[in-house]
Amino acid sequence: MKPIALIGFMGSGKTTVGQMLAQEVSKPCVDLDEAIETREGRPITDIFATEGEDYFRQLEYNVLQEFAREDVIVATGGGIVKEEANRKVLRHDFLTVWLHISYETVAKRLEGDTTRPLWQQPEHVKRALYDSRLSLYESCAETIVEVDHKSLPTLIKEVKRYITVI
Ligand SMILES: Nc1ncnc2c1ncn2[C@@H]1O[C@H](COP(=O)(O)OP(=O)(O)OP(=O)(O)O)[C@@H](O)[C@H]1O
Ligand SMILES: O=C(O)C1=C[C@@H](O)[C@@H](O)[C@H](O)C1
Ligand SMILES: [Mg+2]
Repeated sequence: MKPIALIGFMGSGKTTVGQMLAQEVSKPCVDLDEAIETREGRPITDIFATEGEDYFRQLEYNVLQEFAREDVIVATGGGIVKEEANRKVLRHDFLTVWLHISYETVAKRLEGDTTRPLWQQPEHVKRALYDSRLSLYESCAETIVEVDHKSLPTLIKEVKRYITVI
């Protein structure tokens, strides 16, 4: 079976759902943001501030590729779909589940967040980023799970149902 990749906008719950799902199905969960931070020995905010987003995207591509043939659940970063190279790997090597969230729910969840560099921008820029990402997630998604107003156990059940029928 291909590895599972959870994709979706910042705050959609990829890390949270990925960890709980992995426990339920007894597979390791790999969080790409965490893997990058561990390797670089510094937080993503520092990587963006010092080397910039392009450098971060290269690191992200490297770790995505590394887990493309492992039996794992991968929680991707929200911007993984920005690069065509990543989209190709996702489509070809992973079973992808898009955690689809509304902008309003993201805004509630990430109020006061300081750890996501692209969330530290004016409201209209964040909305434009959200809008521009939708078609990119869609272009990689094998299935969509709506996350608004759903508890974690409900979401886990939905994702699990999908991956066990594959
Ligand atoms: N179903 C849910 N209901 C309520 N809160 C949730 C739910 N899922 C996640 N959260 C909360 O939303 C916040 C963001 O979740 P998480 O870090 O898992 O998102 P993410 O998709 O991994 O974001 P990123 O793309 O930035 O890595 C966390 O505070 C988490 O506890
Ligand atoms: O949406 C994005 O571009 C990002 C989301 C986070 O998961 C991190 O990967 C980083 O903050 C960039
Ligand atoms: Mg995450």
